[in-house]
Amino acid sequence: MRYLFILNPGSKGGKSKVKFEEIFDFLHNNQVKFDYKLTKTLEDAYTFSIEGNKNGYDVIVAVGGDGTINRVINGFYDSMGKRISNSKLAVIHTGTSPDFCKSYDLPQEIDQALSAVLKGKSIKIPIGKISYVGEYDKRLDDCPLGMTHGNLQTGYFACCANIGIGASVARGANSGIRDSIGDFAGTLVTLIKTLFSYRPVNYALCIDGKNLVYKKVYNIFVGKTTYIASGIKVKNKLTLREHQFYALTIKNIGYVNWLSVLRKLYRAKEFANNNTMFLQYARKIEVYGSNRNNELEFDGDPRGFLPCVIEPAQDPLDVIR
Ligand SMILES: Nc1ncnc2c1ncn2[C@@H]1O[C@H](COP(=O)(O)OP(=O)(O)OP(=O)(O)O)[C@@H](O)[C@H]1O
Repeated sequence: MRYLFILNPGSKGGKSKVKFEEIFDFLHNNQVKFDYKLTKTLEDAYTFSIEGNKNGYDVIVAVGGDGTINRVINGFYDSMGKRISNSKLAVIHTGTSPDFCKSYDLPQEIDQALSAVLKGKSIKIPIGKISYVGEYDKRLDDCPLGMTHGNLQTGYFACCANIGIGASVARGANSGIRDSIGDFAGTLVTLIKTLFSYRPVNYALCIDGKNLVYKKVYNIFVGKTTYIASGIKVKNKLTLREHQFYALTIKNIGYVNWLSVLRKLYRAKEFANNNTMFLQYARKIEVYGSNRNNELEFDGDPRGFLPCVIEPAQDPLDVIR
């Protein structure tokens, strides 16, 4: 077996480095031959993953947080949603909030995760494909994504994409506050601060071919799994093998019902659809361009702009569990 470890020494605010010794010791003690690459930026994780896939590694191991894991996943796919190799993904979480591991029930302890790598048993997980633009383009306001747009980008996500407040919250939460006051508190404080200054917008969407307008929207979670980020959860009925998404729209919230919405999200409580929280399921979700609140985020980092199209990638990912 050929293993490539892609390690991000900057995850968990730079504290993940100390875990690397433990990983290397385990591998040496078990006489495992492996190659490794240390990232300097998150984009390195993507580039190293593409190289690893092309160079025929059997297992590519992402070592870092959810941002690192996401970039490594992206390196498994071409722009059409097809896998570029037969490599398997493994994960050793050394980041801040292990939402990917919780979502797919992967071991979070380093020795257990490494034992799973050596056993090599994998599951297939369907991955979300998101097409979007890299920079805001005024000409696309109120328009769907033209697949020939000059700045068209394609990305992949395993947990959730967010349209609305998500990008601002992720940027704030990733700016260091989680390292100083903790993951849960840092994200919650950022979320509440962002909510105070956020002005909701109307989004035009096309969901499985049906055109809709959702008014006064704060966020649309388009997800596959329950765990979104740092304690935020979306209770849904999808199994991990489904090629569908849930779309949870949070809209029309005022000071009175913020608390109830936040409580439902943090406690993963089931709810009946109402004027503020609307959950539906779909295979293809398009959100049109908007002149405000047009940034989007997926798997925990701000990544681009509306309009976007979200659909399943053609090939599932093999993940070691
Ligand atoms: N050498 C480096 N290589 C890659 N990213 C780095 C490096 N140094 C600092 N970073 C920063 O690390 C962060 C990404 O870390 P990652 O998402 O993997 O972990 P995390 O944020 O601690 O955990 P989680 O996403 O699970 O909450 C990015 O903000 C990135 O800019």
